[in-house]
Amino acid sequence: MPNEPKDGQPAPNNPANDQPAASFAEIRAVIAQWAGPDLAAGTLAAAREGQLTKPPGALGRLEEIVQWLCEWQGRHPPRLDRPRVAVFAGNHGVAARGVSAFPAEVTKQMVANFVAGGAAVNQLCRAVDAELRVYEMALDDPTEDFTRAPALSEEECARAMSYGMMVVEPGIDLLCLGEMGIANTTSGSALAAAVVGGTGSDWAGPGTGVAGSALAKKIAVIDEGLALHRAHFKDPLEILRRLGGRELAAIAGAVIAARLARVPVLLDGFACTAAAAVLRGIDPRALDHCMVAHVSAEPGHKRLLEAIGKRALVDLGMRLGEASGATLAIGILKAAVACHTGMATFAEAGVSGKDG
Ligand SMILES: O=C(O)c1ccc[n+]([C@@H]2O[C@H](COP(=O)([O-])O)[C@@H](O)[C@H]2O)c1
Ligand SMILES: Cc1cc2nc[nH]c2cc1C
Repeated sequence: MPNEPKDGQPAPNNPANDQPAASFAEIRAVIAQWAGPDLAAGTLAAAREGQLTKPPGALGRLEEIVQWLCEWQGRHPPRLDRPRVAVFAGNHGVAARGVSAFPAEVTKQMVANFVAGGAAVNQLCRAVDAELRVYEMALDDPTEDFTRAPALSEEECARAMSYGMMVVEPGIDLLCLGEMGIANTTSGSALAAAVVGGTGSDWAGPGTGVAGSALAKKIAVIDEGLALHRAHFKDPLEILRRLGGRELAAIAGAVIAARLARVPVLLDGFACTAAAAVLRGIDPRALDHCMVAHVSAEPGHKRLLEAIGKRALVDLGMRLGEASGATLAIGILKAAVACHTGMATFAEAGVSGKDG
């Protein structure tokens, strides 16, 4: 069984190729049928919120979080007993163009670090009591360099999306998505440009730390990819396969599966959000069951959030990836649920309401 955790640690696996592939047509058909929010559960949340011992709205976005959890879990009260953190790892052919400050082998080395429990995300999972799964996706078989050819074939992309769908297992009540992939801020920038518009210079940033002539090179590489694939930008899944990567396609698949299973999603940083944003081209409401946990210091992330109408929960200047921001935000969601479920009402506490 792939993905079985050992002693609470993530287990790697080498999937990507043994997963039955849904076709793009099947993926589109699933999206066409998915459900909207459970407004009745949201109404129950709002009714209780109004009775709790606080001025109306005084818990700010904690109240919004509870409402959102109820609507997308389809239940009141909301539950956060089993949050899952999924980190997908993939390698990118475009890394060979020198667009990252780190060599491509770091992707695999970091997966080993996740498994050994030594990465930031391991500590964050422990801090918020979340389970971590790491999904290693054919790391010895990088995608094509998107300046020369589509990064993935349709079959490879659909397979990676199907693989990502597997992370949504029965019993989980929140899904935090993140990625590990050297050069994937180049892919993320290209995806964002294809989805939102603009050029390499609008979207490229330092990623792991490129600057100066290396950043100029990264911008040029993104522009080359955009020029090569532009004729296909009308089709969101074509954008994903041409400019994305396995871990990014898996994130898009996981977002779809979570919607179907009524599991709310926390998105992490720039490349993660760019991968999910592709789905808005199929359904403008595709990310309604997703919150963006944090705004990354990667400058394209802020721009992308503005373009897709999402406000991140926190801004801590992080730019790590590996689901670190999403995992951190589990603590905020737990705090929101604790207030909603644990606070006394005005009647229970004998506190006068605002009208006496
Ligand atoms: O999450 C972000 O916004 C973020 C910003 C900068 C870098 N990263 C991480 O760094 C890697 C990509 O950076 P780069 O420079 O190799 O494109 C990848 O493993 C990401 O998880 C992540
Ligand atoms: C060391 C390192 C750790 C990471 N975690 C997520 N992306 C990363 C990129 C690098 C380079």
